Amino acid sequence: MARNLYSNQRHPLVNVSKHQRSRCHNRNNLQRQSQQGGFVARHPLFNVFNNQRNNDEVICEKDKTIKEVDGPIQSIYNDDHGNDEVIFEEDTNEDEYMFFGEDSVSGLWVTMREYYCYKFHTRPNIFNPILHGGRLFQQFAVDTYIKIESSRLDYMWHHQNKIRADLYQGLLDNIQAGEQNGDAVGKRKSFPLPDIDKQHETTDDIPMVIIEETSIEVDPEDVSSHKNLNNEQRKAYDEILATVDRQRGGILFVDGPGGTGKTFLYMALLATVRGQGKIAVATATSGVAASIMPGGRTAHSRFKIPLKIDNGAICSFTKQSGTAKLLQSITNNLG
Ligand SMILES: Nc1ncnc2c1ncn2[C@@H]1O[C@H](COP(=O)(O)OP(=O)(O)OP(=O)(O)O)[C@@H](O)[C@H]1O
Repeated sequence: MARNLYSNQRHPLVNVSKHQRSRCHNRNNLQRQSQQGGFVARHPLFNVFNNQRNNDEVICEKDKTIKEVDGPIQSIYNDDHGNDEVIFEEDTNEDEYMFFGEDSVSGLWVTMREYYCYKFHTRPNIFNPILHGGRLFQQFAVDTYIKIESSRLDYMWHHQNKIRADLYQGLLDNIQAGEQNGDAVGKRKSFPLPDIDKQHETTDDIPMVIIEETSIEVDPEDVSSHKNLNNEQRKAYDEILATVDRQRGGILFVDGPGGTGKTFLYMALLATVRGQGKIAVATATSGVAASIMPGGRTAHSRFKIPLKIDNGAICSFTKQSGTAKLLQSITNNLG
């Protein structure tokens, strides 16, 4: 019974047919029970509640009250106004009780959560002692939460089959559909791929990668930064630009301790070359380093370098690819 009382599930507490309903006149009995426990609250909407046989709570609806009792419930009760529409009967088979009225709104069950929601409600002109309990109220609220949560977990623990059945219902539906339409089972359904939009791939036969590189905005501050180069930077700057102007290619290696101005030099070079309308591809071995430079990319990304380098490894782009055309167009590659 306690299991049902605290469960968050709706339970049919008792089955009482119409003809079994009796009009209740046992006012004395209810008063006696009420005296044992005392009045808790009044509310016109409350109409159903359950109870354990030998202790604690009896809820009565039509008299608009909830009453707590200490003793066992022995028989049919009525409200303390003698209202004959309230019925409470014992179901000897289920060993549980039910209260309901003929104008019952919410049906024959309330969940534990609903019950405690009701208890915590503030109602105009009705004093609810629970809400004025201070620390006791806090303790009550915590206890209530624990009860409800325990009940929920308890339900899940004891209803695994039902829960799993719900969870896998979609799977069962599919299996059943397969049984009814067997020829579709195991067959792959192919959806057509969308047409490739080549609009952005090239513009007037100029590869997109070249358009991207030539569209990099040059920061005016970087353009003028070459004026601030120190002697060593200036030396490297002049040497590199002379190599570019000769158009004969070459490999130059700039090195120096951290913070000595290598990146500053690169920025000045990139700005100068790009400012002349030429292509300078900025690459680095790491994404972080590449992100410092305008238009910077990792070398692996830009040149399609395979991650695994072994004998015969080559960059994975063709002669006709945009990357190949970009490399042919490069004036200066900084990396
Ligand atoms: N000629 C310069 N004039 C003014 N500031 C400079 C100059 N050279 C470098 N700096 C400044 O010095 C700082 C370090 O320079 P930078 O980041 O280029 O060094 P780095 O050699 O690239 O460092 P790291 O190797 O750690 O990446 C930056 O704030 C940069 O602006």
